[in-house]
Amino acid sequence: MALGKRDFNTAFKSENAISSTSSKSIKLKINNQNHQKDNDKSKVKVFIRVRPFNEREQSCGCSKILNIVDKTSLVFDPKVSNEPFFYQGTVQKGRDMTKKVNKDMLFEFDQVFGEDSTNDEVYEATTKNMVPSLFDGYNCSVFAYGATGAGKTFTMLGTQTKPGITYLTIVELMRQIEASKESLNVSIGVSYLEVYNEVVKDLLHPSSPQLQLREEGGRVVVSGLKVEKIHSSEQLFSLLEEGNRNRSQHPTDSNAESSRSHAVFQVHVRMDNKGQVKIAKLSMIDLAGSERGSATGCKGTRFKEGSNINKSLLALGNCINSLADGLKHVPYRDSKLTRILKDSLGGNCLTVMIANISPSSLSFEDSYNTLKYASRAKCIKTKVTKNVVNETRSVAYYKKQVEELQEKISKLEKNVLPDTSNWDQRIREIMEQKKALHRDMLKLRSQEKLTEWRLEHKTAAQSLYDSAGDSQSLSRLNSCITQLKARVEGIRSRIDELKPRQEANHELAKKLLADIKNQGPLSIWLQEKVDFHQQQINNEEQAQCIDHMNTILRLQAKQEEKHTVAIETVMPVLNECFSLLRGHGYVTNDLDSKYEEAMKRLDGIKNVTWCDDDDEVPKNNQYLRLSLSILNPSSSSLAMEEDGKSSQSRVAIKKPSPLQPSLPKRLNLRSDSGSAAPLIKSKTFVKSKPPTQENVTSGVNRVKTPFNKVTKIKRTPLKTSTLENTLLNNKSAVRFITSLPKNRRFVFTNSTS
Ligand SMILES: Nc1ncnc2c1ncn2[C@@H]1O[C@H](COP(=O)(O)OP(=O)(O)OP(=O)(O)O)[C@@H](O)[C@H]1O
Repeated sequence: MALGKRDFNTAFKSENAISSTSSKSIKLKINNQNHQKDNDKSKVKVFIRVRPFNEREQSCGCSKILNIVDKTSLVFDPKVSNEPFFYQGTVQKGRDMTKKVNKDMLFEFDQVFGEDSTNDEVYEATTKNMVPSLFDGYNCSVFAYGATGAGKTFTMLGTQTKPGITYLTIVELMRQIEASKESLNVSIGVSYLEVYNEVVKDLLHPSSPQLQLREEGGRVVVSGLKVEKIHSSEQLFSLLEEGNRNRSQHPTDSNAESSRSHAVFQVHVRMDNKGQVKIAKLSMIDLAGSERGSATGCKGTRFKEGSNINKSLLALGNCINSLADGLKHVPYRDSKLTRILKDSLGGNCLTVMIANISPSSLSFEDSYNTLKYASRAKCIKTKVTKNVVNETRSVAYYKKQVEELQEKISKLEKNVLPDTSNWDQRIREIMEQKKALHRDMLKLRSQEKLTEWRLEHKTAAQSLYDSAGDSQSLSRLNSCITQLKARVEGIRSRIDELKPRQEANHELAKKLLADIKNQGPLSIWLQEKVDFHQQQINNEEQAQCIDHMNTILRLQAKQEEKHTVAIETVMPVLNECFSLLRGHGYVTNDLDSKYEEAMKRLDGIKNVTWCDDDDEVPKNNQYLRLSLSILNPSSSSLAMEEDGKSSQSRVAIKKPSPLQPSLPKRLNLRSDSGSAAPLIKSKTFVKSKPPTQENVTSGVNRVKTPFNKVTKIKRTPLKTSTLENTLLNNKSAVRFITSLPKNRRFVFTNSTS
């Protein structure tokens, strides 16, 4: 689609153009020599460059359509004076006054460069000042606009002998980087793209697929555009040249080397000054030239190119108008070019526009449009801020730091405290199994002992019934004994079944402890976990043992009571019978001596028999047998050794874990029958009553034999020392004490070994 004059007139309003010769003419003095930063707003700086007449224009004898008044202003289409007008020594033809009235419009810009200006001069006035701004962290843009053949590429790129402002700016940039390399760590990268027929291409990677634009936080990002890191100015120039070679260029009637695309060359600069980072971008844009199809004589592909160029430039004009009017909505999305230039025009950027025009009447419309367009652009204000990233304050910086530190911590944790969840599970499984098996075993052992105890009593009663000749009771007793024996067998077989399972668990626990030992610093931690479970097992065992002993003592007390009642009932009857027999003279000498002996025995029962008076400890001491703790010593954390000869018993208390109460490391319980410590006899004949928990745990009360009276003995000489208290307060030790032979006196000694 070719655009005509009307289209451009719509795009660029002419309010800013003022008649130069009218007495009413006013010169707009816009002081924007430098980027005016008022409230962070910066006006777009606009420069006009007039190129010399080219051969074609000269040969056709075209007239000059503008006069440069001074450094900043020009008059477009000035009134023709009657005096002949000379150009390069030749009298120029005057305009046909009958056809058109001269516009005679004064335009004012930041600077106007005449036909004789050089690229150096343009650079000095336009982009040279951008370099320090870049170093301050401001984004900068320079773009060249103009009709085809107006001199845009000449201004931006120049020739071998007359390098353009892009080269000159880069040279200055590299020079300043070199100068500040002591204090600044600068890294630069470049990208180069073109928009050709609304397709965005990476000029440094021409084989890569077309690039897509996307919005990111209000900014337009060219997705997939590669930024090449630059280490030298040579590398930078070679990339620029390479990109230029890849640019779409085709000859038109107006320009033998016409650029048919909009080219955007960007230099990305990152400056690091001891943690304070500035990031800035210099964009150098060589736009394709607007053209009139009729003027350029384009057809086919060239015509399509021209249409797209005009379309995008029209969109650019609309954006500039909206921006100049301060409108909220700016139609950036109308073309890819305007989307790419969004940042340069209305974003955070110091922008310079160089409008190139031809002085020839042949390009009258184009030059007029360009001037109007440039004039509107002067009103645009961009919002500029320094792209300073204070890394000590940046949220993103801290976020990254936190992420990195978290990663480090998790790595360190893995080294110092590796994931112990597997260990936890293994320890728990083994120790819980141990606990359950131990609990079952103690239960069975308790049942076994109690049943054995009952069996013992029933067997003892057998001879009594036998001698009494009570065959009926004897047969009932025998069947009860048979049942009890069967029950004991049943319990024992269950114990036998449990044993292999306990052994298997024991092996697992052994392996676990061995594995834990090899875990270096972790082993202490894991061992504590095992100890914690072991402590639970010990506690449970102690509770079970106390329950068991209470049951035994209750049963014994019941038994004793029965016997006491029996003796108390029989004694008066026996005395009476014997008196009657003696009265009737039936008592023989033998019977009399037997009766005397029986009476003596009964008297003996009334007296207390001292434990210490017994020389020998009964081998099958009932308490020792019935105690659960010594029946299954290996299952407990308390290991007990017995030394029969020296009558020394030792309880070694396992080294306490941090979770266990503090106890003396080892306590020796020594049977000391020969010591002078006297015991006070209690002559009171007390009625038996069930022992209390206190009685049991204090180890004071002693039940002697099943046929004796319950006799209370106070062990007063054994004053409770601190050590003793410690021992007595410990349930494990109490359990041990209650299981000791009843006829030995024990002295507690502390051993550090
Ligand atoms: N200021 C100048 N001094 C001398 N020669 C110039 C000047 N400006 C442009 N020319 C010459 O005019 C011709 C066209 O210029 P140029 O290619 O830069 O135009 P353009 O605006 O880039 O055109 P297009 O949009 O078609 O690419 C070139 O031969 C160039 O050398």
